Amino acid sequence: MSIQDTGMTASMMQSELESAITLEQVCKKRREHRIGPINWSIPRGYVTALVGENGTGKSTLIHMLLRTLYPDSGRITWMGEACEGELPVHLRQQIAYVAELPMLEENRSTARQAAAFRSQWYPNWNQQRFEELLHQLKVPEDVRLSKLSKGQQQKFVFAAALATSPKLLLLDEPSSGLDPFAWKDMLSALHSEMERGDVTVLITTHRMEEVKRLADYVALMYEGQICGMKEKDELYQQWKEVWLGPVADRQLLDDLKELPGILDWDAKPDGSVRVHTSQPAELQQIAEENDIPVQVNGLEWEELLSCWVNDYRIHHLGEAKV
Ligand SMILES: Nc1ncnc2c1ncn2[C@@H]1O[C@H](COP(=O)(O)OP(=O)(O)OP(=O)(O)O)[C@@H](O)[C@H]1O
Repeated sequence: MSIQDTGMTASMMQSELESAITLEQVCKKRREHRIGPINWSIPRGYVTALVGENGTGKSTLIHMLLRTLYPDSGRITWMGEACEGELPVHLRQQIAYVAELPMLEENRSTARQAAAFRSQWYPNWNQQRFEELLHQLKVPEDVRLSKLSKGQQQKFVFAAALATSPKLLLLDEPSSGLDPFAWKDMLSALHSEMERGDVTVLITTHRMEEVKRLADYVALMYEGQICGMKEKDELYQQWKEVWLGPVADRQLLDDLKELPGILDWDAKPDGSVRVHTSQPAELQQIAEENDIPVQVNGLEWEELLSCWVNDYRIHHLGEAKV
């Protein structure tokens, strides 16, 4: 299911979202790096992309969700259930995980043997789906996993993850190491998976094309904190680039700079200004009233994410505007 298909607005969705996983005041210290406190609900039945700089804590967070790492404090609930210690089997059987670098315990087995072993563990194992995916991704079934390339191993892990018919799919940079053809196959397999119904996907990625093609929601992590979560189309509309000028009137420029919503104000030597703002309409209107040339443009994903980080730094960390 995708939000676009539901015909609901983002604000309606936000208030009615059911949670697959909830984190309350979750903290973890890793060497000098502190993650949290994190308060966040991962919406059930949607794809949420978790994005953020290297080293900000995305993988650590996923490991806490898998319980391969325990928080120092705080509480996590999975499908409404909290647990102490390891995840209970019935929850573990509903969760599939694909890591950035596959570490296969079954290295000495072939894909076929490893699948036979895993199928005993997962009551909803779908052998037909597994074989179709292996075939589509061109992974040999009868070669030891240790003899496969890293990309082929990654494809095996991905196929095996989907074959478990998970309720919750945790993907940590799953496309690193995949060739462009396999990447497209992975996206289409994930789209089909979402059509299956009640599946929640959390994916960490640095590939904006992946966010664009897959995500319903985008969550931003910065310096160990979740800065917020936005519906993808809402994020796309949130900030715009405005080109003004050239503007000769210094007083007018100073007044414009103080308008609400402005994040970046980049004055050029020729008197023109490039602005990132969440409220382009007001800026545009005043510019037009004063006969100042003005142009409003959409932003690329990378620029939108930098705006989001800047907005967070200004409004939550109290940093000065640039
Ligand atoms: N095994 C570990 N032991 C101690 N500290 C670690 C370990 N793994 C990661 N860290 C530290 O935890 C912090 C968060 O790392 P993490 O791998 O979660 O970041 P990330 O957001 O997933 O980064 P990337 O985008 O590069 O994958 C970093 O400061 C890192 O140095």
